Amino acid sequence: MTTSVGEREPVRLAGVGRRYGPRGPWVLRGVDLELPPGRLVRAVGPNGTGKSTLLRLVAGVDAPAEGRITGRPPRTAYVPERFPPALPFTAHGYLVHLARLQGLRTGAARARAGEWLERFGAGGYAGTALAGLSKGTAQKVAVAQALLAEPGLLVLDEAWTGLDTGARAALDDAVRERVAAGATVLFVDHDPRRLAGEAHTALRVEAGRVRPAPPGTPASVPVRVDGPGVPPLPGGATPVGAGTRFRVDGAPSAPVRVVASGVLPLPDPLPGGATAAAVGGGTLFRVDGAASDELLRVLLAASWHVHRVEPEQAPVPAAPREAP
Ligand SMILES: Nc1ncnc2c1ncn2[C@@H]1O[C@H](COP(=O)(O)OP(=O)(O)OP(=O)(O)O)[C@@H](O)[C@H]1O
Repeated sequence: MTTSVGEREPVRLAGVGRRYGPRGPWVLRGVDLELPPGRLVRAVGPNGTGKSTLLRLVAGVDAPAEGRITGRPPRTAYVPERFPPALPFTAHGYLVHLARLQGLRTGAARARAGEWLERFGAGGYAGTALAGLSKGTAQKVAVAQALLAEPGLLVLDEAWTGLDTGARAALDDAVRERVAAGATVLFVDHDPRRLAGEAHTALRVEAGRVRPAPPGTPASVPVRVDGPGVPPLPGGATPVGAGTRFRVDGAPSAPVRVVASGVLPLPDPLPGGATAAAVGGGTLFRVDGAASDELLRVLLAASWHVHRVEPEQAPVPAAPREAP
C-alpha cells in the first residue's frame, strides 16, 4: 500500500491570510511556506491560535482571504478535528464510496476499504452503520478514508484523538509510509510525544504568524543528516548530539557545498554571500568555508533539513583529447 507519489512541486503558501468575516480579526496573515514532498511537518501553538485554520487552508477545504496556495497534489486527504455527522452508509460502504470518488475502481475500492478497516482494528464493524459506531471506531473510519487513495498530501488535525493504542500505532506507521513514498504530511497533535523526533520541521502558529518552532520543540528535528555516512566535514567539524548539529573548530577557508531542503524562507542575502540553486529534492548552497558555520546556523534556525555538507570539489578536468 505504498505507491510512490513521484517527483512534484512543493505545496507553496504565498502571503496567505485568513479571517472569518470581512471585518473579523486576522487569524493568520502573511504566511509564506513551502511544504516539499517527503516531509513530515508538525504544527504547534497555543489553543485557538490558528493551527486548524492553517491545516484547512493547506488541505484545500478552506480558501485564504488573501494570498495564494499552489502545488497541492491531485490526491490530497484531510482528517478534520471533528468527523462529519453520520451519513446513511455502513463503515465499509462509506469508505468504498469515498474511494470511488477518489478514482479507484469498485473492486480496488472494496479491497482497499477492507484493508484499512483491518489495519485500524475495525474490520469487525465493516457492516455497521456509521450512526451506530462508537466514537473511537468512527475515528478509525475518519482516518481510513484519508489513506484509501495514497494521498500526496495528507493533513491530520488531531487525528489520533479517540483511537485506541493499536490504531494510534497503525496511524503512526501509515504516516511513515506516506512520507517514505514521497508524500507531504502536515499534522497537529496535542501529545508532544506523537512521532517525536521524526518530524522534519515544526511550525509554530501564534499571533497570526507561522514561524519555525524553537529548537527543543519535541517534534522538531532542526537539522538531520541523511545517508549512510557523513563525509569528512570542513574545518574538522564534528557531529554533536546524535548527528543533529555541528561544531566547527577553527575557521575553514575551503569552499563548502551544503545540500538542504526546508519549508521556511531564508534571509536574503545569505551569510558569506552563499549562493543557492535548486537540485533534485533540495537546494545546493555554495559558501566560503569561513561562513559555512553561519550558513548552517541560519538553516538550523529556519528548521531546514541538511542532507549533505562537503568540501567543494575541484572542477572536473576536461577529458583528454584522443591522439589523432
Ligand atoms: N469557522 C469559523 N468562524 C469564525 N471563527 C473561527 C472559525 N474557525 C476558527 N475560528 C476562530 O479562529 C481562531 C483560530 O481557530 P483554530 O481552530 O484555527 O485554532 P487552533 O489553534 O486550531 O485551536 P485549538 O488548538 O483549540 O484546536 C479562533 O479564534 C477561532 O475562534
